[in-house]
Amino acid sequence: MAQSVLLTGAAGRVGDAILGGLADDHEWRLLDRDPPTEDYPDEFIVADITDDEAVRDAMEGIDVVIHLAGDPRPEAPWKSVLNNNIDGTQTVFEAAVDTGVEKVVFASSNHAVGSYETDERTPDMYRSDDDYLLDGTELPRPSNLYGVSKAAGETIGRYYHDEYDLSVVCVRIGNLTKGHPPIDYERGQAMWLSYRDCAHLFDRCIRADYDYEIVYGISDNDRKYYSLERAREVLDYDPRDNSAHYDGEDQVVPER
Ligand SMILES: NC(=O)C1=CN([C@@H]2O[C@H](COP(=O)(O)OP(=O)(O)OC[C@H]3O[C@@H](n4cnc5c(N)ncnc54)[C@H](O)[C@@H]3O)[C@@H](O)[C@H]2O)C=CC1
Ligand SMILES: O=C1O[C@H](COP(=O)(O)O)[C@@H](O)[C@H](O)[C@H]1O
Repeated sequence: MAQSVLLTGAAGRVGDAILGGLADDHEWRLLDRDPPTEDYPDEFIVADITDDEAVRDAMEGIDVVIHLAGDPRPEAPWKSVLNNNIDGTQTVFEAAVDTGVEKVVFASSNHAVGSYETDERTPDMYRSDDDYLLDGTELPRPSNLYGVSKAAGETIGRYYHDEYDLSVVCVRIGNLTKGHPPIDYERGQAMWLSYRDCAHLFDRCIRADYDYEIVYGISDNDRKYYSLERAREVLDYDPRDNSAHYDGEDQVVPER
């Protein structure tokens, strides 16, 4: 069944992947602080996610919020992640509870757990013959202040789930690139998320039933060091892409 979905950060890369795959599948309301530079068929609200009144208004009649808006730079300074990623995320969760939203899907990041990639484990853990696997039950170990802000967002979600019974899924997104996996970048190939799998994963987050979950958002890469088990089990995520099927920009193994 189609749901009414508010997509924050809609004008960005992840928003592009989601709308590219799911434009006709749900009733979308889009929000971004930057005015649209292209034509969107859906309602587009220009607002900052730290503006609580604007965010609450944007959630009227909404079933599900996909919260992408924020500073995505691993090197982002504290001031920016504090404002956009932590304060903004708390504003989004608070408004969701106030307006009766059922589910919030939070765009977390691989950088919330980046410090598991120690000198001793790398680069072996990026390779398919290594069995090191994070499964989402481990504590955050951020590798930068951006990762700290994503770990904070996951905890904010936990609070709003436990205290207000909001359904929350935090997706620790890997490395989204269009068309093919990153080239000459083992870490990026291990955590590649294709556009097609990204759209499918967020569709499952919209449709599935859950309480509070942390899942990894990557394609079914041979190299992976993030488990897909929880995403498969709880969300019925069934990724179709695999970075090992690419030789540079070319797909050398046909898709299934
Ligand atoms: N692209 C990737 O591979 C990954 C992305 N993520 C997360 O996914 C989310 C989306 O990332 P991308 O699409 O790559 O970034 P992006 O920079 O392409 O898009 C982010 C969008 O959010 C908007 N935005 C930023 N701050 C805002 C604010 N205060 N109020 C309203 N809108 C605001 C920007 O205008 C932009 O359109 C981010 O939260 C990022 O941390 C996490 C892991 C990997
Ligand atoms: O969280 C994010 O992670 C991806 C991958 O990280 P990288 O350090 O391997 O590039 C990054 O591209 C994206 O901008 C960021 O939001």
